Amino acid sequence: MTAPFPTPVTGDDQRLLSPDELEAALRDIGARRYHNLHPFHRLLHDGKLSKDQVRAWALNRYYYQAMIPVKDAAVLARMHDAELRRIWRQRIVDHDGDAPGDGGIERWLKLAEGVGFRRDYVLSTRGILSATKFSVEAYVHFVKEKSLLEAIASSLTEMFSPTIISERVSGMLKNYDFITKDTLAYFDKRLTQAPRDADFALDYVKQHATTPELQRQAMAALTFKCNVLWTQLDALYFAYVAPGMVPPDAWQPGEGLVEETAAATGAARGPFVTGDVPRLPRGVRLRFDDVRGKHVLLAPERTFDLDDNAVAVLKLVDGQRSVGDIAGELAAIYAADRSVIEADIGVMLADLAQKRVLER
Ligand SMILES: O=C(O)c1cc(C(=O)O)c2c(n1)C(=O)C(=O)c1cc(C(=O)O)[nH]c1-2
Repeated sequence: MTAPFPTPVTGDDQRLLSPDELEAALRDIGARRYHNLHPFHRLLHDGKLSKDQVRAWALNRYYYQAMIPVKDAAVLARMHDAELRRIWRQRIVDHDGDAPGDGGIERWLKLAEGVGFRRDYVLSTRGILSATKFSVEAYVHFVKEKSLLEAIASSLTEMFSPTIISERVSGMLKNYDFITKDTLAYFDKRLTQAPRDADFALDYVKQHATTPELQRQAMAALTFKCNVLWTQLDALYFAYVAPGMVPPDAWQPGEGLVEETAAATGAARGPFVTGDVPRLPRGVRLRFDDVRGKHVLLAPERTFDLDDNAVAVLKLVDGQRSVGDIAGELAAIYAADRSVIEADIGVMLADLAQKRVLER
């Protein structure tokens, strides 16, 4: 049977590298191909993404987290040496925990909940991009089908993760007001787990890749794994940044979120009343669209058409004026009954809040 992951062939002239040369060659692969270089990560860490784009990242990455122990169980199943299994099984414990409510998967769920998702929605994996699933599953198949050396070498991306994790945590805490230290608690433990795991895997690969061919296989495995990580970010970028083509069955902003989101933005509280102060949420703007020749509300990945009444009201929404103030100004402009206007705009603003383009 043809292996689904044939190892690329090179010339026979490749010489045997010393263990340190091999390590340098592996590090060089990371320096050129690790996912810290991907534009999506740059946007994420620099605070350039909307809350919904950060949500898309958290949701999709859950699939990777959930499958890592499945991958490690597949690696474990190939190990004939009890000593090796004793070390490797710690990875499964790290992700699954020793008891319910413990472990890395649980901490990732907390991260997803921290950005607004319902736990059951995340657990269902509905809405996760197919490309994410394909990529993660390719990793699981790879470790099942290739040699143990290649399976272990493919985990070596973790050599490079502590740097990106530190950069991510500090960048996200600094740049997003909806991210807290608690939300990112997942990464605390990784800062010690990843170097421990990577050191072990690197020693193993340096000891066991004893021919030019085995060394080439180890490098190809690491390259493959860099591509597993890279393609997940390609998929996120394509669907949620540019061109912003969300596949029909994938997560759409607003889906799978806890009710509090609606409550926090005031959407669940019915019509806006006199003392409510409406404001546009971060990332939402009133803009004149030259092509359509009218005003629209621009939200991340969405544009809302507005009728003339909505435009007149939204021009007065500045986070300072109350509904009563706005009704008063419009009543003066249009010489109309203030209480009638106030009731109308209370309903209209509540409708926009329901669509998450307005808050109180
Ligand atoms: O945050 C990151 O950028 C990042 C990268 C990687 C990686 O390089 O594969 C892992 C993780 N995180 C991680 O949290 C994790 O549990 C993990 C397991 C593995 C693996 O290949 O077995 N990689 C990674």
